[in-house]
Amino acid sequence: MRKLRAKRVVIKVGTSTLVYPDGSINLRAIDQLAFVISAMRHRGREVVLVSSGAIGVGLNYMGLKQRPKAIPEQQAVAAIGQTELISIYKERFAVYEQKIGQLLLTRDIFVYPKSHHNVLNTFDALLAQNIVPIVNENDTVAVDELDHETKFGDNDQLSAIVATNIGADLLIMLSDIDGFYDGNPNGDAAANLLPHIETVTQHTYELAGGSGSRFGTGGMITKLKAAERMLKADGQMILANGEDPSIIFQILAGEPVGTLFG
Ligand SMILES: Nc1ncnc2c1ncn2[C@@H]1O[C@H](COP(=O)(O)OP(=O)(O)O)[C@@H](O)[C@H]1O
Ligand SMILES: N[C@@H](CCC(=O)OP(=O)(O)O)C(=O)O
Repeated sequence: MRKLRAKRVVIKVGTSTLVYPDGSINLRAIDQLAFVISAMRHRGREVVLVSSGAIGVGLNYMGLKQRPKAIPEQQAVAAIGQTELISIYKERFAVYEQKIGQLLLTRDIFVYPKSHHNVLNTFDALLAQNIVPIVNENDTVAVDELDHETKFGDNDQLSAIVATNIGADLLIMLSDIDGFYDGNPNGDAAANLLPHIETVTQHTYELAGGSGSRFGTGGMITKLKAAERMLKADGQMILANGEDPSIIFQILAGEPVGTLFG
């Protein structure tokens, strides 16, 4: 059994968990997430959800099969999809009588002392009122200028930035894969799951590949960067399969599922 500290927990859920490969929305996963998080709140844990899916849900809403190439069009899809995504969350959480709040952040928000202060105050006030903050990157302003043809948003790192700044003990990163493997399982059938990684090294990065899904952006490299950030702040991260989000109950019970970093 694993020993975890998990009083304040950040859960990051990727597009691959929320949207089926054919582009339709996985309402079952969203409902399960709402159930698990509401149950965690009732047991006295403080939970923040970092959810991707604005673009994936927006594509579905607009009947588009592919992500548009131009950045402004992607931003428009994200703006449309985010309203739909948060409406679905609001509806599903309401079933469990759990209120939510929406925070759209950029990764640099904690660099500016005044913004940093305001954002932390908002988290504290929401958590003190038993409200679940749901965070996504503010896709309208978040384009990475240095590499903006290919890179758009990175909730893996945003989730770790949020977790370390609000002093979370644990980051649970849900994706479409059972954990971190010693090779990209999407192409390498012989790759093995690594249950425990104590430190992220150059060698770990060499085992990581890009995204496996059509709508996801980060792949494993951004997840490793997130893990590194958690470890530096003395936190822990678990990467696990979000296909059935009730896996979070197993994680919190210390069962050896997914990959533990830390
Ligand atoms: N070493 C590795 N271990 C596990 N998955 C890997 C590895 N390298 C690359 N991947 C790929 O990363 C994918 C998960 O990243 P991504 O598609 O961005 O998911 P999400 O939408 O959940 O953020 C996996 O489906 C897998 O194809
Ligand atoms: N902010 C973007 C997602 C960016 C992102 O990190 O996506 P993912 O790799 O699925 O976690 C969106 O909501 O579509």
